[in-house]
Amino acid sequence: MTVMRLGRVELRVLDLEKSVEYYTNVIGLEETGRTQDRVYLKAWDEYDHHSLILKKADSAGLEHFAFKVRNETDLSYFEKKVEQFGLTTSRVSKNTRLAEGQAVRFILPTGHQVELYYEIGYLGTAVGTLNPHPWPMNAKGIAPHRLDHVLLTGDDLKSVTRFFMEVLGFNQSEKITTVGGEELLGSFLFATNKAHDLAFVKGPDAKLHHAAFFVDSIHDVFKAADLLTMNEVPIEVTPTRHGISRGETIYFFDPSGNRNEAFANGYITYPDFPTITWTEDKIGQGIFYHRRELLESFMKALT
Ligand SMILES: O=C/C=C/C=C(\O)C(=O)O
Ligand SMILES: [Fe+2]
Repeated sequence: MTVMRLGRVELRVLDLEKSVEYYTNVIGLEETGRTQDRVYLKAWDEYDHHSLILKKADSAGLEHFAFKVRNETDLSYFEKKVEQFGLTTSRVSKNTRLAEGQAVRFILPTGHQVELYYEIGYLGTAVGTLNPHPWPMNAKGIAPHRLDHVLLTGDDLKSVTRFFMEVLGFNQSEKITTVGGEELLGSFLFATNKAHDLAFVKGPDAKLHHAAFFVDSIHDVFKAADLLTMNEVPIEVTPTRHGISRGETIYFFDPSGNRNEAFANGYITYPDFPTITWTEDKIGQGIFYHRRELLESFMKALT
């Protein structure tokens, strides 16, 4: 048994209005609701009420992220398994946040807050489910299809990998190790048939490296770069390819300094996908396939 998908990410932002303006006009998400300190958004190809929550805060970063499961039976099943692994769970009650049902909440060995849920409001999409057009005519900005993955940093990558594989049914598509293989430096995990739904690299606990949104092609990644320049958004890495996942990518920053990625393609996986290994000496190529070396900011800028 496995979770269905990464359903939502809640980011802490410094200036709510500036952030909404960026996530709606530049990224091209749709605002679907707001309360005093939170704004809820979704990508055009997502059916549920929201996949991104912006929360006003004094520091940037990841407030929580959550996986959607099928129903209450699965939620209770995973709740028990999380407890058996040794993590403490609590239930978040319905409507704690807008349009959300009950959730099971716990803290990962890397210090990140995670929730599992199955109930959330349904909005559908502008193209609908009856004889739909391929994309909405009012699409704005980068206009990703959906939230794709988050990459987090933490110290105990072995335990957090074991947790996702043993408890939530994930598989590992790729890992980064020291040359001799004795230490785990990166772990890429999937619950769907994507290259990854979640990944960790070695670093300080409880930090966000980036949140990624899915676009179709390298052309969309290139167009994202144009849009970012038109909007004077800081770009960290211009369009290139990942060795890891084979995806096409661009990295940039939201107004609070949270790193975003527009990610295209990447291979697909099945439950029998063998884990690909990148050794530390080839990590430059693994992450930036053309440049073949890491950027200092890429390892240091975390929120
Ligand atoms: O150390 C960072 C590795 C990043 C890889 C990706 O962001 C990816 O494959 O989406
Ligand atoms: Fe990524």
